[in-house]
Amino acid sequence: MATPNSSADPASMAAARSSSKTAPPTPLRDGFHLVPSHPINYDLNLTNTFQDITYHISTSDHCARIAFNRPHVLHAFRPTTINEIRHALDQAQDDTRVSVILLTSNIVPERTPAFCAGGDQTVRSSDGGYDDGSEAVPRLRVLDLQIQMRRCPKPIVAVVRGYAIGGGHILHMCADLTLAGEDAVFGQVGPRMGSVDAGYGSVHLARMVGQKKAREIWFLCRYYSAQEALQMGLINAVFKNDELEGEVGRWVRRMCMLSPTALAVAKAAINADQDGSAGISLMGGHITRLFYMSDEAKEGREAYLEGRAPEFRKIPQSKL
Ligand SMILES: CC(C)(COP(=O)(O)OP(=O)(O)OC[C@H]1O[C@@H](n2cnc3c(N)ncnc32)[C@H](O)[C@@H]1OP(=O)(O)O)[C@@H](O)C(=O)NCCC(=O)NCCSC(=O)CCC(=O)c1ccccc1C(=O)O
Repeated sequence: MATPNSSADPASMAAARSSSKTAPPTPLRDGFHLVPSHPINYDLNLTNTFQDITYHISTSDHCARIAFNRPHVLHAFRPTTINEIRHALDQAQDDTRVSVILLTSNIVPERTPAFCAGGDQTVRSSDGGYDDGSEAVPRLRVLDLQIQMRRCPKPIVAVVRGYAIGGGHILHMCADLTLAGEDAVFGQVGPRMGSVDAGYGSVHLARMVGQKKAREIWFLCRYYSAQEALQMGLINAVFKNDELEGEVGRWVRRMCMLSPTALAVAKAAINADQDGSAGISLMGGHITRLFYMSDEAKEGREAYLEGRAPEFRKIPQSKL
């Protein structure tokens, strides 16, 4: 029996092994149904000086939770919001207590549920970006956040309740996985109000849902239910609203049990297909970091520091 508040879950991983040599094949051998599905307990509040987001960590479930915290505008983002998320994401990426990162929103009873209603139109500048007075020049900082999410080696999960619209919709798409409550609503609105994302918001969308559907989403600016989003491959799963947090816990705990390096490499490989030289460069960086840990690379460094020729032949063969 797994201990509550712990991601240690030998039962679900052990399900892959059986003493029987004749057991019938079944998908249940992945053990996923055995992973505990209680909500994650966040024991560290690192919100600190953040204004527009909250930032928590669960040390038992090895998970960071970054949440939009502007419910009065359905979590529409301004530059401050985006820069705070970038800062929190940096922290989570380098925090060895964290294996999985959630991007979500704080749902409050007095406001319509929303993940994020996109860029805050009250601070949209006529000078090519968004300007809330926190930066010298108006920028589209959200584009930097999208790239940061793609390059982060840890899995990022968007947990969506309510509206995920415009730039908010694109952020859930840039997450590695999206888990939604049954009240989630997805859509692009740029062409209704003089905006467009010609980057991931278009290209990545088309890869996910197909060319025709991506054009429909942008050309008609319709909204889609969580079930419709699931059918078109835009999200991974839909749960009843009151079961969502527990199921998020289950998905997080399963990822925490798996090899973090394997997950990082899988993420980099899937993204490299779309991210061109930048994607290959990230994969190359992963390889170089692993290579630096080898005796062969260490010999090169030691020889340089000792002012001698490297003796690579004493390490018999390449790792490849
Ligand atoms: C989502 C709605 C349909 C929900 O409608 P409803 O439930 O009736 O709620 P409202 O009463 O409309 O909203 C409550 C409250 O929130 C305020 N609000 C909502 N959205 C925004 C917003 N985006 N900006 C500012 N304020 C917002 C609303 O005014 C209300 O305030 P009150 O004071 O209570 O009146 C509906 O809310 C809706 O349609 N919202 C607008 C959606 C929208 O237009 N979003 C912007 C899309 S464009 C974008 O996101 C671009 C972002 C970007 O930076 C970018 C630019 C270029 C390239 C790429 C990107 C990128 O993001 O990648």
